[in-house]
Amino acid sequence: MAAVLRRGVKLISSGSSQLLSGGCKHGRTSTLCISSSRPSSSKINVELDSSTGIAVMRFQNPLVNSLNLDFLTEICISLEKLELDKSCRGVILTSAQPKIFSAGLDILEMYGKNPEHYAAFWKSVQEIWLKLYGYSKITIAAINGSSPAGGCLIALTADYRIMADNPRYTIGLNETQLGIVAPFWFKDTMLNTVGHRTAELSLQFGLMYTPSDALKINLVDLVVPEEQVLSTATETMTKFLAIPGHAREISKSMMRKPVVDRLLSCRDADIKNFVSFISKDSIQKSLGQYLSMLKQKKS
Ligand SMILES: CCCCCCCCCCC/C=C/C(=O)SCCNC(=O)CCNC(=O)[C@H](O)C(C)(C)COP(=O)(O)OP(=O)(O)OC[C@H]1O[C@@H](n2cnc3c(N)ncnc32)[C@H](O)[C@@H]1OP(=O)(O)O
Repeated sequence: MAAVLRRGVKLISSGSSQLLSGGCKHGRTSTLCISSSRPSSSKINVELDSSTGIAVMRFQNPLVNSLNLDFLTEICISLEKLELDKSCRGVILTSAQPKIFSAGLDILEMYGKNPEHYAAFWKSVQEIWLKLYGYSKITIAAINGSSPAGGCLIALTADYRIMADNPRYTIGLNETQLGIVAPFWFKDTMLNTVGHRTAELSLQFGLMYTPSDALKINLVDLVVPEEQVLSTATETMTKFLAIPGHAREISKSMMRKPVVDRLLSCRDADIKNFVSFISKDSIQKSLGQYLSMLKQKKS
């Protein structure tokens, strides 16, 4: 559904969208997506400025934008709609939740569930990564809060990352801190951004970086005052848009295709691997302890 907000700006909400089969279209699979008209349940908000072609996608899944199956599906559907929309030239990813870009994968989707659930969840994680890492249009992450693990992965898929200059916000692939392991395609995305040695240390220690430290290792490209994150993202997008589109798109694909193809060649095996790993008693125990730690932190 679309409603006109102000001149040239469309508010697009995917509402309680439903996926009829598989996941979003990419590479060899395709999906038919439909939307119902219940915007109140929407976990994302998309504003497309038709005069500039820039869409701003805001994550709004309370409390902390944790990436559960429904949320991932909704993001994927909206990205697909924008990719097909000729009036859209680039997408800025940001958060509507205070202080958090995304808390990463929803741990509750990986804890105490059955193998079928784990498989469906992991498939949706693969879908969002394949969609974003292989996205033909320009993406910029406007990181206005903390961004651990899967949240960092979403940011890493963007063509450019701008982070708010607030030392309370951290970003990184902290999986080992939870007793779990970032899979090879998380690792490859990190490695392609920060280089081998930094990725190796970062992954083993599960390091989380402040904005200034993230800038030092090129995990983010720019750190700006919090109130300037979105305007800087828009300015940066304009610079990207000045480059001939087909040349930029081919260059992006050239850099990323080998990594995308690697997952595409073994999706089912990767799902099986995840289900077997996450179902282990020792891993479930680690996740349970981590969840308790998150709860205790409050009291
Ligand atoms: C051989 C190789 C095989 C490989 C196979 C694959 C293996 C598995 C790979 C899995 C990859 C996983 C990726 C992930 O993304 S895991 C998730 C990592 N995320 C985190 O560690 C973030 C944890 N959260 C926090 O640090 C903080 O909550 C945060 C900084 C995000 C916000 O802090 P704040 O103080 O503002 O808020 P609270 O901590 O009070 O949190 C509010 C409530 O939200 C709950 N919460 C937080 N994060 C999550 C989450 N990721 N999932 C689910 N729930 C989350 C938190 O518990 C609070 O809940 P309650 O209000 O109910 O207490």
